Amino acid sequence: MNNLPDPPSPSLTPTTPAVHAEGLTVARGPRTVLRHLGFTVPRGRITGLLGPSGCGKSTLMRSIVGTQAKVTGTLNVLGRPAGHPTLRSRIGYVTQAPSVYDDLTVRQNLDYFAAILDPGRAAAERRHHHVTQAIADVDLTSHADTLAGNLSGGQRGRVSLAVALLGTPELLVLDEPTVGLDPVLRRDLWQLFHDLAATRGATLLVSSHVMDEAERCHRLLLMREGEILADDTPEALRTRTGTDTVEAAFLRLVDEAADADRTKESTR
Ligand SMILES: Nc1ncnc2c1ncn2[C@@H]1O[C@H](COP(=O)(O)OP(=O)(O)OP(=O)(O)O)[C@@H](O)[C@H]1O
Repeated sequence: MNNLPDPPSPSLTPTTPAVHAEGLTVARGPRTVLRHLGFTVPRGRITGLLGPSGCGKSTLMRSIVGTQAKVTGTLNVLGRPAGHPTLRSRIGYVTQAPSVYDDLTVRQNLDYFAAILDPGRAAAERRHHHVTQAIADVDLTSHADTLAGNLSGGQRGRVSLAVALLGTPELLVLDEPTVGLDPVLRRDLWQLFHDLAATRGATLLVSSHVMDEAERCHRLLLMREGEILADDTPEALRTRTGTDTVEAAFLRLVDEAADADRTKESTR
């Protein structure tokens, strides 16, 4: 072991993708749940990760943020291998289950995580500013002094999102952030995602199984049974499949993949 500082991220230019995967395979227990995935997530854009329940979206997100075991193949994130210690402060991750302390208020939750990210008395004013901004970003200013335990499920999810926004991460990995939200809040959150990409240059990887959300993404990764069916823009997907919506495009691709599977089976 040496004590040399980490070299800067190798060749991290604006064109380096935020995520690059090749031959990515992940086993959970005895099962292979992701098989030989190859894809890129461009920087400064919103990439939607879509597919039916159980297809492997959360497993892929866990692999990218470095919390998944039994990952093989190539998986580079912001120019480093996934899970590299220097990536911790550069990635914000929101899981499906909100991780907030019920016995603290919204502001106290944020203060707690801000103190871990940016400790010390000298940083108190900066922390206060970042906490106030993050609460406003997720539209919870009027609930800043409410105990998290007294919030709705959707509001608690937004507290988790505010925590993830605190360190102004370069990459935000959001696992189904709009589940349980009413249409107005869903629209507002998608507006926030677009603002984060446009004004802060953040990269967002957002999973959903609601196909109308796909239309709001710059790019899409469509998944089915541990494989990537398509890696394209919504428009290109609609054009390629001759359909009017991403949902119809997805169904067309699923049918084509099922036909290909049947042909493979019958020629065995
Ligand atoms: N702890 C585990 N041990 C073994 N298999 C698991 C485990 N967690 C998930 N799986 C399996 O891995 C596969 C992918 O699960 P994953 O949670 O990544 O899917 P998902 O697309 O995120 O689903 P959802 O949209 O319902 O959250 C599923 O078939 C699931 O049964």
